[in-house]
Amino acid sequence: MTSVSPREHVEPPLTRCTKPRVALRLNGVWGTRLDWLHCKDRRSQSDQFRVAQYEEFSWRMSLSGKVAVVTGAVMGIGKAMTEKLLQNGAKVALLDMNKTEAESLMQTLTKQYGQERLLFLHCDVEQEEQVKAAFQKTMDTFGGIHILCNNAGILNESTWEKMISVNLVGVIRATYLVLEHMNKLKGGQGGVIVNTASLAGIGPLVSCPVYTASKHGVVGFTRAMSAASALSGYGVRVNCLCPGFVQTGLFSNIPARLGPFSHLKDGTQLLVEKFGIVNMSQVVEAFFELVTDETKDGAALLVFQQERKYMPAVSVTD
Ligand SMILES: NC(=O)c1ccc[n+]([C@@H]2O[C@H](COP(=O)([O-])OP(=O)(O)OC[C@H]3O[C@@H](n4cnc5c(N)ncnc54)[C@H](O)[C@@H]3O)[C@@H](O)[C@H]2O)c1
Ligand SMILES: CCCCC[C@H](O)/C=C/C=C\C=C\C=C\[C@@H](O)[C@@H](O)CCCC(=O)O
Repeated sequence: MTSVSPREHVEPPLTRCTKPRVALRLNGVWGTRLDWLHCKDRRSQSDQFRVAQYEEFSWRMSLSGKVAVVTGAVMGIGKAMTEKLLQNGAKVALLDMNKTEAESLMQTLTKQYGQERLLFLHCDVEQEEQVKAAFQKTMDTFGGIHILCNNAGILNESTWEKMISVNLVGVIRATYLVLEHMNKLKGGQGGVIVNTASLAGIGPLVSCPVYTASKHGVVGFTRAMSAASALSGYGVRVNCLCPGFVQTGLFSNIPARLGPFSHLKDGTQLLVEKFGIVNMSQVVEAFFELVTDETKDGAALLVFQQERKYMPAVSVTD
């Protein structure tokens, strides 16, 4: 049977019949949930082939049975990651500091996906004990952790030590703590970690030197941690996502975030105009590729307005 590549979209025929054999609830990979009746006695041969193809593709791509943890999960990119994971069948623990936003989001998500696949945990990634407790609660609730999305991040050059603490130290902390559960050498089932870096983790964002440093640190840590995991036999892939400018709360009121470099705001605006704004759907598709493509390990996936591409690793001996 011809396999469907992730980029081909095979729409199954919406077959309705009077004698449903099996009611299938397929969570489309593309975020649309298809409830349709699947009865074999009324479909044409070509329909049967296409449905079988779609079924195979859906189940192969589905994250059903997987448990994901997302930090910074209740707004922006983290919220979009959470929804993508839920659409594809995963159970998701949402970690965030914003209880108000979390309450509203959890109401919405519970209606759509049911409460059995959702868990919100108030957690500050700067606090070791809170992260440790959140991971343990996730293990106790869902029985495992297969996907960690280190997404929580801030931008404010005036509070640069905090920015390093959240954006870089928080990623390192959560990675080391999740390995206590995910690492095959410690009885874990292996898995994948996706760190949200930025294009500023690849090239300098002149008005944000410390933000740039934090994101360069995330890219470097990702690549080194990936190699360390592979060489140690942890069974854990580690990748980073490097989006361009995305319309979220972090991307609002930019001049106020530049601290001592607010005089460079015009240059930053020119860069925004040059790079454009990346649609959230593009960010999420790139994220999903890093989660599901098991050939991706130590990867830095750059997401531009019109394309996405992998940044080749630079070796000091090249
Ligand atoms: N928006 C962009 O242009 C852009 C581009 C590239 C990368 N990024 C990165 O994407 C990630 C998400 O950013 P966003 O744009 O969605 O921002 P956002 O402000 O919309 O969302 C960030 C989320 O993280 C949470 N958070 C902040 N500090 C936290 C902490 N200490 N512990 C737990 N949760 C915390 C916030 O409450 C919020 O829900 C960040 O790492 C950011 O650096 C953003
Ligand atoms: C002030 C908003 C900050 C948003 C932070 C977020 O992480 C988004 C970052 C998006 C883009 C960063 C781009 C960095 C580009 C640099 O490499 C720059 O030096 C490239 C210059 C390219 C050029 O001018 O041709």
